[in-house]
Amino acid sequence: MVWKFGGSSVGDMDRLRRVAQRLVEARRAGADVVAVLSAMSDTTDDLLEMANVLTAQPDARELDALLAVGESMSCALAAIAVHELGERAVSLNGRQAGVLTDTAHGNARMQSIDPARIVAALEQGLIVLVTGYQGVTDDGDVTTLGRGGSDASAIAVAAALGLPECDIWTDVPGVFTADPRVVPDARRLDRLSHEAMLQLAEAGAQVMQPRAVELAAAHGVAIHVRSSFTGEPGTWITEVREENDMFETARIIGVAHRRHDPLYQVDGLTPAQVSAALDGHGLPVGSIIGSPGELRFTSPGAEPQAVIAALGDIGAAVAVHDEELGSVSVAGDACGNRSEVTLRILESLERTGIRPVLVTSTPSRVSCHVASGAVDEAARVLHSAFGLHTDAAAPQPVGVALAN
Ligand SMILES: Nc1ncnc2c1ncn2[C@@H]1O[C@H](COP(=O)(O)OP(=O)(O)O)[C@@H](O)[C@H]1O
Ligand SMILES: N[C@@H](CC(=O)OP(=O)(O)O)C(=O)O
Repeated sequence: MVWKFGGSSVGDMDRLRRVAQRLVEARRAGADVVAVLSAMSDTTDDLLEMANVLTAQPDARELDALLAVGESMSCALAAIAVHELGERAVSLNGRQAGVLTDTAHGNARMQSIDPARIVAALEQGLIVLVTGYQGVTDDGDVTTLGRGGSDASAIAVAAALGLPECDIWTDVPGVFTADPRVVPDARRLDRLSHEAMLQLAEAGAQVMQPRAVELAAAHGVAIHVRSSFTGEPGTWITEVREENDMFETARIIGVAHRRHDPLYQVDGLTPAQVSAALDGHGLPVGSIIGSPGELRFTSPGAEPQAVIAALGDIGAAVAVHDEELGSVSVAGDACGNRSEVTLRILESLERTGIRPVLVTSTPSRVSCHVASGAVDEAARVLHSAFGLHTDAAAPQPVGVALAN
């Protein structure tokens, strides 16, 4: 089995010890245990801040060498905790675990995993602790996989070992119809498809990294998202697509938000030049609007620093739109194709005095950029506007059905 524990699950020494205990119990029950660990809670942010004390633009290679330390620390500590509990364990960093990536420091893509060393350690009966978030280039340089990248590491290790599933242990008991910390009546989903999870994740649902969901879909790995604090069964993300029995109706899965989703402004570039600059750094292109003299664009989920660096590389100065913006999205099958969904979103927000500055839609998502301070309220308003707190799978008045 491959279990991934996020930063919150290994957030302090007690939690780390509890993770070790869980691994030891699984091993004693006869399982081959591989655990992929993230850095302890705020460690990655703390390391980043340390670099930023020295410079606003740290060298990308050295920054990766620094950030990777967090995951190495968790794994070594967990191995020590397992030893103390009387079992054998070994920690493996990205290189030792055979995680080969490209050279895009800060946002590297995995090219292959050679799990030979993991397999050998399992054959010796060891509990194997693998660092999430990090890999190594052909030249032996350390890389990191982008924020939240331990999810992708875990799925990739499970796929490389030929396993059909991977457990993601986190600080909430599964995937909800919205972030349960922001929308108190959000409902936990028992099951959803990779595609549906991807829609939520791309819109900002932090519980799973989008790249990890894509990897899981590509390799047929089912994901079990569950709480490391309670251990109860959580949400299964599987290949099976939900049946949409609502003929020609949209099917709403949930609401996702980003408190910070800036609108950037750049002068004197064409859309293709902006796109090329972002692409060169592996950053997403959201919307691009305006004329070449004065373009505005979004890069959903990208760190502002990374966007500024990407455009800086081609000599362009980027400004962030004067109002601090975030985004809130409604995700679901065919929802972006249905004008009544967009209408319900805009009317509900307007009734609450929230006016989006940018509205974008894809077939599976409608997203609104609103003031950062209004994002949480907007998420609650939209969650309730689509009746997502109820259990009913009945069609809503405008022909919007709920995922269950
Ligand atoms: N739809 C959602 N369902 C569950 N959790 C969500 C959702 N959207 C956002 N979240 C947030 O994701 C958090 C878990 O992700 P993260 O903080 O990256 O965990 P970890 O430390 O385990 O990697 C939860 O605490 C929750 O606030
Ligand atoms: N530590 C890295 C990688 C990661 O995946 O963390 P977490 O699993 O806690 O989201 C980060 O903070 O981005």
